[in-house]
Amino acid sequence: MDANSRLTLAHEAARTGAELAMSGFRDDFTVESKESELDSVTEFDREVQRRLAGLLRENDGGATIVGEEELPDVDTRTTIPESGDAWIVDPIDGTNNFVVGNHVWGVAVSAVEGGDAVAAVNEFPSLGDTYAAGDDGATRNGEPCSVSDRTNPGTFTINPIFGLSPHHRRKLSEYVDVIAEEFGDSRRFGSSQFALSSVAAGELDAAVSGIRLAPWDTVGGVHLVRQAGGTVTDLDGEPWTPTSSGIIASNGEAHDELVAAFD
Ligand SMILES: O=P(O)(O)OC[C@H]1O[C@](O)(COP(=O)(O)O)[C@@H](O)[C@@H]1O
Ligand SMILES: [Mg+2]
Repeated sequence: MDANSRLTLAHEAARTGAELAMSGFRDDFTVESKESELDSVTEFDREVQRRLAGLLRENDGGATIVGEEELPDVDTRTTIPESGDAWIVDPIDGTNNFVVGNHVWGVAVSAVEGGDAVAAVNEFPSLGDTYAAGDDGATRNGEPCSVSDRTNPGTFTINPIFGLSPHHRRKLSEYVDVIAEEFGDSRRFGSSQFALSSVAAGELDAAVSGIRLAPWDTVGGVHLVRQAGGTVTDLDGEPWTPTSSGIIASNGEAHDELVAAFD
């Protein structure tokens, strides 16, 4: 399957998942906790992943699928294979928002070939925004988009991505302090893919994290930022990979200052 066909299929999958999840948004549905009370999964997370795994396999026979949810009846994995092609699915990124009726959640679908992302679609149906990238730049709602052109780090709005785990709160508060002291303003949305999509479209100047994030939370968004002209590295300033233990995704205009500020 060529890169264009992968992007088309990623769009179809994200749209299918978004429509399915929207059908339950702000309605009654089952919510369970995974590793902690703050780590939620709903019947829609599972149903969207099930549906998308079926759709991707129908169109890309034998596809390897990396997905967030573990389903007894669907063959998916939680790590990206070192070689070969794979699809990466976050059926709902921002599940805690979805649960309380907040609009910031979306369906993330990306494709990797030999470990490199080649297509990504992040669709946020309740916001009405779809961010996408193949190998020819990034788009928001079908129109080309790019990272912000802000150059003064003192004016940067930055999203520290840390989730809700109690183990990460000290580091999160350190990052929030650094942003307040050395940069402009901070935002947190409860969706890593939303943060990265926002960097890709210039809605945020950077998104940073001092922890290792899951592939379904990052790979598509990282591809979007890079295709939108931004820079994505680990905390040492080396190109980010899915095994990096931190991330700095920015418009590239003051990336060295960001690398120097966060560890
Ligand atoms: O930017 P924030 O508010 O820390 O939110 C980031 C967190 O949100 C998520 O992307 C939400 O993911 P899920 O809803 O798929 O569990 C986390 O994986 C991530 O750690
Ligand atoms: Mg999810």
